[in-house]
Amino acid sequence: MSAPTLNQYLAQAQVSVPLQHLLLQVSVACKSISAAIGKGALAGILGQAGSDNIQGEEQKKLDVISNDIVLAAGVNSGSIAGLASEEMDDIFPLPDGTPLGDYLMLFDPLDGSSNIDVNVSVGTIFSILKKPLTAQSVITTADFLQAGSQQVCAGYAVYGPSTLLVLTLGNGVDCFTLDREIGEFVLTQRGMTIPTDTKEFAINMSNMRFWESPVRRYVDEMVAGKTSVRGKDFNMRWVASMVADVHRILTRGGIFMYPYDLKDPSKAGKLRLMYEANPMSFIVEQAGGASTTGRERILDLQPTGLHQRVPVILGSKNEVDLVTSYHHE
Ligand SMILES: O=P(O)(O)OC[C@H]1O[C@](O)(COP(=O)(O)O)[C@@H](O)[C@@H]1O
Ligand SMILES: [Mg+2]
Ligand SMILES: [Mg+2]
Repeated sequence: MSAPTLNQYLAQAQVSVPLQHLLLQVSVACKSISAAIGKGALAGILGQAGSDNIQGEEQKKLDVISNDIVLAAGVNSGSIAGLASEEMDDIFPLPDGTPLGDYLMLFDPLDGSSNIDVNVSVGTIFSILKKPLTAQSVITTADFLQAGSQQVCAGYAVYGPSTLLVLTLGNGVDCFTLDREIGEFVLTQRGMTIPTDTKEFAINMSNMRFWESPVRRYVDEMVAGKTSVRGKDFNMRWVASMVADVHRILTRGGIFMYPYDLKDPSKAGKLRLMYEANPMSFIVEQAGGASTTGRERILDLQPTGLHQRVPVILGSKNEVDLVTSYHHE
């Protein structure tokens, strides 16, 4: 029998029909973004949008286009009670007449923005929560501020040589590949697992002088390799698209770090808890890996704001445990 399409997979999965509708709409959004990225300069979608987002980062045209596409997917699903995006200051007001569904979705419409114009892999990340029982008819920001452990689903698309959709419904991690000839995501890997040990690390080394001592010690030991207490040599990779770095780790193991640093001590980290850290941590844990801030499990954090930033250390369990133990010494 041939591998199931996403549609067939969801029909067999133990998920509610509204969640199936939402995920199918998200997959359609990812196909649209993939098509736009594939056209690139031909469609005039490269370059700056001429605006900044709430984090003070310059928006690319593709950040804005992707944001609109994912918002429309959420609204069209009929399953959504609320939407929030890395690219928008506040939660998105659903258009009048939109039926109020049971789910909240938070997303990073285009991850790895600095790679758009240089034709390197970028992606889309999403996190789905249940509307809290205490929610009123008008959804508020507070309804979104749930710990990552409450997620019912998380996923990402990576727009690389192939377009992939990686998904967890809380029961392992499965990977779908977009078959461009039939326009469908087809299941290509069930039960992705991250090896417990690794010889590969990912960190932006240009921030080294700003790191705290536990991260510096951990990376120093890996760089010293066989001549250090580690007794083995390590390799380094840094794509600067979290989706691509995390996907490599899901495929062959590794550790990814965007730790707290003293470059701007007022920022708790670079990556965003609600749009990046929580969904990726859910996926990584479901694949047998670990994810912490260096001090705490990310999925246990009680969010305090939609655009909150956190340090992120995730991937192969033994390595995440080691660097986390250095923070506790
Ligand atoms: O350019 P830096 O500092 O290495 O940061 C790279 C990181 O920033 C990000 O690009 C942030 O994501 P956005 O592109 O969504 O803002 C991550 O994907 C990546 O891991
Ligand atoms: Mg991002
Ligand atoms: Mg982004």
